Amino acid sequence: MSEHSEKASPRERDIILDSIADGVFSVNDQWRITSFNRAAEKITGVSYEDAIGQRCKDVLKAEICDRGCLLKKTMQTEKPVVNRTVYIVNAEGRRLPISISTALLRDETDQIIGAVETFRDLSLEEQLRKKIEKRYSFEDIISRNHRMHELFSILPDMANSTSTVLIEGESGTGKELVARAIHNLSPRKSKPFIAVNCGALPDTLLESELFGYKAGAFTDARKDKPGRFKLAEKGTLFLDEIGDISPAMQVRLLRVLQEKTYEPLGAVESIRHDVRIIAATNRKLLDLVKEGKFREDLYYRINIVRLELPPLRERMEDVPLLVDHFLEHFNVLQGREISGVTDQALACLMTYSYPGNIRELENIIERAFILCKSGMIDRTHLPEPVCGISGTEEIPAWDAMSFRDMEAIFLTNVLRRNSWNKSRTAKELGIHKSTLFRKLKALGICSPGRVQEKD
Ligand SMILES: Nc1ncnc2c1ncn2[C@@H]1O[C@H](COP(=O)(O)OP(=O)(O)OP(=O)(O)O)[C@@H](O)[C@H]1O
Repeated sequence: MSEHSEKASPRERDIILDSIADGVFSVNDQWRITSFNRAAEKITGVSYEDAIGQRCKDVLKAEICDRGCLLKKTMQTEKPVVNRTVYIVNAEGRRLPISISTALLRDETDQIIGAVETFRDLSLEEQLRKKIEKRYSFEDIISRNHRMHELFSILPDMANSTSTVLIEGESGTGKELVARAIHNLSPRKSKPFIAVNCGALPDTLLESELFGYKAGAFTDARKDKPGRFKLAEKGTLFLDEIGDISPAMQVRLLRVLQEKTYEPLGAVESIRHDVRIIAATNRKLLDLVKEGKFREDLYYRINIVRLELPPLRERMEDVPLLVDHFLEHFNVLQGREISGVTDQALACLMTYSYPGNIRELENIIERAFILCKSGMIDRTHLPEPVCGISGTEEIPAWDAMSFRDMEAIFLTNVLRRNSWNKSRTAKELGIHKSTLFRKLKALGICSPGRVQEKD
């Protein structure tokens, strides 16, 4: 075969390019498009004829084109960009997520003559991600944990009743979110939801905050001020940190709940209220009762329906979902295009114990948004306690972390949490003990101090 026939002709090259499912186009050193394959036409909605000779930014219309053109970066640094997620606007004006990779184009003398960009449409992945998020969410509460799903199933009934609800759970587990969900699902949803942090206020302030005052009740009281009970009339009053109120305030509240009336400061007459009460505490209220710090009668008055929110460390399967949720949230809020978290970062996030629960995870992602300028959040963008080592150290083995490794980390974490008790671990995971044993064997996980797992 002659040397000439071994090289693909320009027409053959076009056919090859058109057979690729990813969009491919090339630009010259003036950023003018020199080739544009069929998939690129399909994704952008711009025809080959309209694209050729145009500046690439006028065709892709990506936010990143003006902020930091990836092709320019490739030509300047002579380094390719791999799988960067950005948003483009197609010919119909729809915003599409795409994953971009770039490479340099050189002539026979090795001079840079342009660059080539390949891009993949991620809309389907994004739709699927949103579908999964929807499947695992209830109102604004995201979870795939079985205990949380049991809770989701009783929330509508709870919302339809008028009984007082007590929500217990560590700080940041989503108590207010659940209280809002109950309100939004209830017949009271068109009326106000009013939240009061009872732990943050001294008695006298809390009293005027809750019940309001009449003009002249004290020196500075020039006119009547409605309290939160009044503002929440026919709606829901969320009393957060109820375990922190003083004994005197406990007596007062008990009477208000029993008699369904209250008196603003300085008033002579009682006012009837129609307010649904949802109380929350991050302390175990029953323990406070046993210690004599919380009145037993008030406890039973509030504890008609009780919900307990598990801490995040007991539902680590929610971490990837919540990470995606907060990524989306901060991308929208800050007009950013952070495309995800690297495997290394996710491994760190999956092994941290979150004393501050979901709020802490939210803060960790928000902080990472400040440090991560573009692309993916990496472990170097996470605070030190999350990874347990300083951010500059490398963990080479984590670079190639597979799904199997992730599963092993996840299972080890749940086992550790349950002091390596298999029955408790299986129960927490909602799987049969024999399934857990099979998984541990397949992943080669042994209890500390044991060489071989017993079936
Ligand atoms: N399951 C969840 N899905 C999505 N976001 C959540 C979830 N749980 C909590 N959050 C978010 O975490 C943050 C803390 O939640 P929230 O204020 O409801 O917690 P809390 O238990 O009432 O905290 P505290 O005891 O400190 O008052 C909020 O921004 C909330 O939106």
